[in-house]
Amino acid sequence: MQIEALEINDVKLITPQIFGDERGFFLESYNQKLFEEAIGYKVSFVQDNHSKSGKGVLRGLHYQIKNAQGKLVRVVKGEVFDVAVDLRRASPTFGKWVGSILSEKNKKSLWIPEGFAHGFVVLSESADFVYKTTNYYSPEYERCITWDDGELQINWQYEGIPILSEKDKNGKKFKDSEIFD
Ligand SMILES: Cc1cn([C@H]2C[C@H](O)[C@@H](COP(=O)(O)OP(=O)(O)O[C@H]3O[C@H](C)C(=O)[C@H](O)[C@H]3O)O2)c(=O)[nH]c1=O
Repeated sequence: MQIEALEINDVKLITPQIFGDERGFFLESYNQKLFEEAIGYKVSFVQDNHSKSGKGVLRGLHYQIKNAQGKLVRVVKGEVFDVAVDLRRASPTFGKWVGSILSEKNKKSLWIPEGFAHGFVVLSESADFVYKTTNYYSPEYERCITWDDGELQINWQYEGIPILSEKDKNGKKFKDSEIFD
């Protein structure tokens, strides 16, 4: 397992060791000891999620302002462009975004710590997106930043207008959004 920091240091891209043979492949999608050694602190995941989306669906940018969630995300079918936005006021990368292609093919995972907004857009015909969270779903604390915020200027690597939920069509501008002090 290889764990590397992206341009926002606390966001980590994880490349698993893949054991292929005539049957197919095996990989460890999560190893607590190796993961905690790489990020330098203990985490406990309390919820596993799975969403399936068609091409052009964009889910996000979401975060929970209380009961903030760290997320360990990966794609088991298809391909997405996954984005994390630093909402930590004290961070040197506050207001910056980082993204990575996650796919059935590259088998990579992305660690998005608490304090970030998260979203992804589906680049393949469909994508199965599975992830672990460090806190429970708390809809009362869920916040949404609009995917096309003029200040964040996220390049989603996707041409055209994405397919959004009603909630995501009404996301707040970054400058009007609650952040993490
Ligand atoms: C997130 C979540 C949702 N739900 C229910 C609530 C709704 O009835 C339904 C769909 O929820 P939503 O439209 O918020 O799902 P996404 O748009 O995929 O939301 C997620 O999208 C981005 C990418 C994230 O990082 C978050 O994990 C999460 O906000 O599932 C639950 O029961 N538990 C949950 O943990």
